[in-house]
Amino acid sequence: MESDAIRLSHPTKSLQGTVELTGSKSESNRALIIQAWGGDRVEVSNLSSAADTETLKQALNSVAAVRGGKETTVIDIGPAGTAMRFLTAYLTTATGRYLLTGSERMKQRPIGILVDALRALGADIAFEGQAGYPPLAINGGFTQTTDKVTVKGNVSSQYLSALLLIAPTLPKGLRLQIDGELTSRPYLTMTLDMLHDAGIQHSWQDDTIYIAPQKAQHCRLTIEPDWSAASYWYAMVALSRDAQLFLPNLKSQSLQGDAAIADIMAHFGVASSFTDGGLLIRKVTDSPSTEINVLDFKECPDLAQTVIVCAAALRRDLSFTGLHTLKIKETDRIAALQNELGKFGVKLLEEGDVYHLKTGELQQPKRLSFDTYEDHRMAMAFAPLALAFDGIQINEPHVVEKSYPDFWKHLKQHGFVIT
Ligand SMILES: O=C(O)C1=C[C@@H](OP(=O)(O)O)[C@@H](O)[C@H](O)C1
Ligand SMILES: C=C(OP(=O)(O)O)C(=O)O
Repeated sequence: MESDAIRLSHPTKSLQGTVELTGSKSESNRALIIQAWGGDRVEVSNLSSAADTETLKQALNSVAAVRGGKETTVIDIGPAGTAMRFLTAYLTTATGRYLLTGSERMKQRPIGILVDALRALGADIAFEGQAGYPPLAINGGFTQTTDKVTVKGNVSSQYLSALLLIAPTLPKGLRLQIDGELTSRPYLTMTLDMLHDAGIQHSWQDDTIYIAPQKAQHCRLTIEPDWSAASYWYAMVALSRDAQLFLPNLKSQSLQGDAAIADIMAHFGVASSFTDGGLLIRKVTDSPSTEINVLDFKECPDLAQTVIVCAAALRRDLSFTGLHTLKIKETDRIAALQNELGKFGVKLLEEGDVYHLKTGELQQPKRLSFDTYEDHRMAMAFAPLALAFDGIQINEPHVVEKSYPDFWKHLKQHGFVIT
């Protein structure tokens, strides 16, 4: 066994009980930025325990402590993508000099589109390494030259959210024109909805969002549980023998696009019912409908790994679209999926913008050991396979800390044997 690895099995393959999920990392990270400029007026509750949220919180504390000093403050946000993008925009508005860096992978995740947009507004940012990528040298506190900026919409919605999150603090406000197709749209509307909850108005006409300079109103931003985290429990229910799980405080109307997992998993035999206190998910059939052939992940890219691995185990030869952003996330998620699915004989074939899952006969090799590529979602998407196979190994399991630190503890509480 690798030095840092766990073995995972589930003797009964039955899941019952309650899973208390942590707060949404996406909502939490937006709330922290709004609070950073909104001050005491903005209260935040049920913040995520995600390492990415903790990292952003600490970074913002260190910015508050600097108070415009002349020394350069180094901020290392590790693998946290939203923290990198949101802080890039926020630091241009804070006084002080900053060097914003991250993990080796973060230095390969593009940020040029956001930097260009901030520079167009008047911000002072330089690439310290390769042009277009972190680390960034930011000289905060700029004189805004224009309110108009045009940003490509199909690479990462995080660039747009980062700009919108500082828009109310800009002296001229922000007129953000989205160029071309918009990817991950629910994350953009989450940003606008959370700003609205803090009293910030916007208008959105055609391809342009406008936010005037405004102050936050007194508000409490209550973070919902994380739907992306819920997706792994859906996959476990789908692969179980029988299951009924209660996920407190999840609502059908969510700011999170990943609530789409409820509809997707209905095709995999999992029924969802919302009560006042949360969500009940149940395994209802072993032979789910075969009426869908294609699933699109353009609006919910973080669900792709969960669903593709689950479909592989259920031997559903589906096709997938909207996966174009997966190559620039925590790892190249397409390559990672192809490698790891291949370990039990499943292929994910690329044909232009469409990916086809080819399962055939499931092969159970003697030792099924999955690598995680420093990607929390690789670990959590493959873990449910412990219900489909006799036992599996997950390498570098600590990666789950990025968004769901209690993941393994929760699995143990629900009958998984982890050694
Ligand atoms: O704004 C956010 O909170 C996020 C947006 C998405 O990224 P892209 O917009 O880059 O697809 C998503 O994958 C990420 O996990 C979180
Ligand atoms: C892509 C993700 O996060 P980020 O971009 O914030 O690193 C994720 O959580 O799947």
